[in-house]
Amino acid sequence: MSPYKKFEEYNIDLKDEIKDSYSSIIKDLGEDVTRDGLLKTPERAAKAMMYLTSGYDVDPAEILKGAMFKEDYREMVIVKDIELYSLCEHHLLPFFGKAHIAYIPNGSIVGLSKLPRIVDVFSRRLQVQERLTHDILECINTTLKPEGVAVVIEASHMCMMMRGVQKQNSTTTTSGFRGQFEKIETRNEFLKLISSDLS
Ligand SMILES: Nc1nc2c(ncn2[C@@H]2O[C@H](COP(=O)(O)OP(=O)(O)OP(=O)(O)O)[C@@H](O)[C@H]2O)c(=O)[nH]1
Ligand SMILES: [Zn+2]
Repeated sequence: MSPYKKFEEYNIDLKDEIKDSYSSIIKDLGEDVTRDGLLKTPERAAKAMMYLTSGYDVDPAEILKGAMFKEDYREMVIVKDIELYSLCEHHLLPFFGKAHIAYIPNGSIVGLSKLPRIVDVFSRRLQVQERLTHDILECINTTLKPEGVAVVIEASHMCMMMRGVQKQNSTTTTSGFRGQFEKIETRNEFLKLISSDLS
C-alpha cells in the first residue's frame, strides 16, 4: 500500500509538540495564553499549519497516474487560472496567486482535475515560488511523459506586502518549459492563450 495519503483521507492528527510550540510563541509575544480567546489558539494554529503543510504526505505522481487515459489527441491542453496558496519557506507567510499549466499529450491524456490537485500538493509544503514551479513542471514531465509541458505561476508574497519592503502591488512571475514548449512558436501560443479572455 502507498505510504502516501490522499487529501480526502487526510485526517489531521494533532501533534502536541506543534501545539506546545505555538503556546510558547504566544507566551513569548507577551500574551496570556489562558485568556478565553486564546485558550484554543495553539491547537487551532497547529492544525492550520499542519493542514497547510499536508502536501508532504501526498505523492503527486500517484495522483497523475491514477487518471491517465490512452487518447490520440496531440494538441495543446491548457488549464489556466488555478488558484494557489502556499507558504514561503523564508518567513512562513503565505504567497498566493494563479498557476497556468499546459501540456501536449504523447498518447496519454490526464484527468483535468489532477493538474490543480498536484498544484495543491506542492503548494502545501514550505516553498519558494521558483521551486514550486519546477516541482509541478517536473512531476508532469516525468509522470505523463508528454510531448511538452509548460507552467507559469503569478503570485503575491505576503512577506513583501505586510512587512519588509511593503510593496502591495508587485507580483512575481515564474515559468518553466519542457519539450515542444522550448520552441518559441509553441511557447508564444501558450502565453497568448493564457493571457486572452475567450469569453
Ligand atoms: N526567490 C524567492 N525569494 C523569496 C520567495 N519568498 C520570499 N522570498 C525572499 O526571501 C528573501 C529572504 O531574504 P533575507 O534578507 O534573508 O530576509 P529578510 O531580511 O526578511 O528580507 P526582506 O524581506 O527584504 O526584509 C527576501 O528577499 C524575500 O523577498 C520566493 O518564493 N522566491
Ligand atoms: Zn517570505
